[in-house]
Amino acid sequence: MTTAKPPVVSIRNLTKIYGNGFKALKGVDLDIREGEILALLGPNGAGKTTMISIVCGLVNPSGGQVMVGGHDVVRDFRETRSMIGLVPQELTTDQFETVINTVTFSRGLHGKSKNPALIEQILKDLSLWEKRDNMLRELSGGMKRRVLIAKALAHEPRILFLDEPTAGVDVTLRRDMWQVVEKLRATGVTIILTTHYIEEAEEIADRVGVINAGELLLIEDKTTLMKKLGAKQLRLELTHPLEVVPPGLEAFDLKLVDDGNALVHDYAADETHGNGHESRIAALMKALSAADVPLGDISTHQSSLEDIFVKLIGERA
Ligand SMILES: Nc1ncnc2c1ncn2[C@@H]1O[C@H](COP(=O)(O)OP(=O)(O)OP(=O)(O)O)[C@@H](O)[C@H]1O
Repeated sequence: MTTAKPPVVSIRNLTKIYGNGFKALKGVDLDIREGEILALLGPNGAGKTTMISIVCGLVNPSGGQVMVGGHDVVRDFRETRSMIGLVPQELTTDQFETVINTVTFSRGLHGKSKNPALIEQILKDLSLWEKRDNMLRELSGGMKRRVLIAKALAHEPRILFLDEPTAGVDVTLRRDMWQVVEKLRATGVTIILTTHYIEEAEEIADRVGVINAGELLLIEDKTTLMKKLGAKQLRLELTHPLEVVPPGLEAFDLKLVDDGNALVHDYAADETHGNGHESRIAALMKALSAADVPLGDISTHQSSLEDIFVKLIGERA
């Protein structure tokens, strides 16, 4: 008999009403699986930071419950907080402290014994070793972001939250960051990131959640999501433009685009798995040839997570 592993983070009916009466979370349910990379997408103000802050014990929930590793985040704050690493959007640490002291201190804060070799490794992984004796105020913006990551990793968390980690960072930092993420994933660390960059979620996440206006609209395996909601398009370039779709092709749902220079045919991405799709495309090709359509290049395009996201949020707007 196999028993499913309990979720590492379990969020039930979570609500947050801020002091001014604003409802930032309206009853969110979410289970986060041990070892997964979960990307939370959502427009500005959706409630992503609020949710993360509650899980990390920095903001009090108004209702509902959050369990981390089997402990309640409000009642057992110290236990849950020490399991979590948080990379926030901004650095709030003492600017006159050195890099190495900041990171070493962060480990001590969680009651972990000193481990200079680990701190050295973390600083090296994040290309901060050369800067270890510099004060934070002497660092560039990108290096400060690296310090935030190093701080979050210093106490060897089981769960890592990255709140918009790549907003405004350069290519090198982005690459270093994903290398660190891959290394952590390999050791079984659970990673949750919020992002506006959908291609980022598409690249690295196992599952994708979409939050909008305080509600979790969906949570799905990335590949399933893209299959389910993704649309495909077959595009047929024409060697000379047409004014109308030629007769005999009415059955194929074709549209003339680009001033009559191309024909497109839209279909659902998951249709490609049946024979129906293949025989329909074969029939279409035959009909095109019979109708003497001046065919040039043929290409297909699959909608990205971005197209799916825009469609989903748009439907709710
Ligand atoms: N302390 C606060 N008091 C009142 N309202 C707040 C407070 N903090 C956040 N909010 C509001 O709650 C909503 C959710 O904010 P939150 O920061 O969680 O969103 P987000 O999804 O992280 O957005 P972003 O992508 O812009 O960071 C916003 O409308 C915000 O203005």
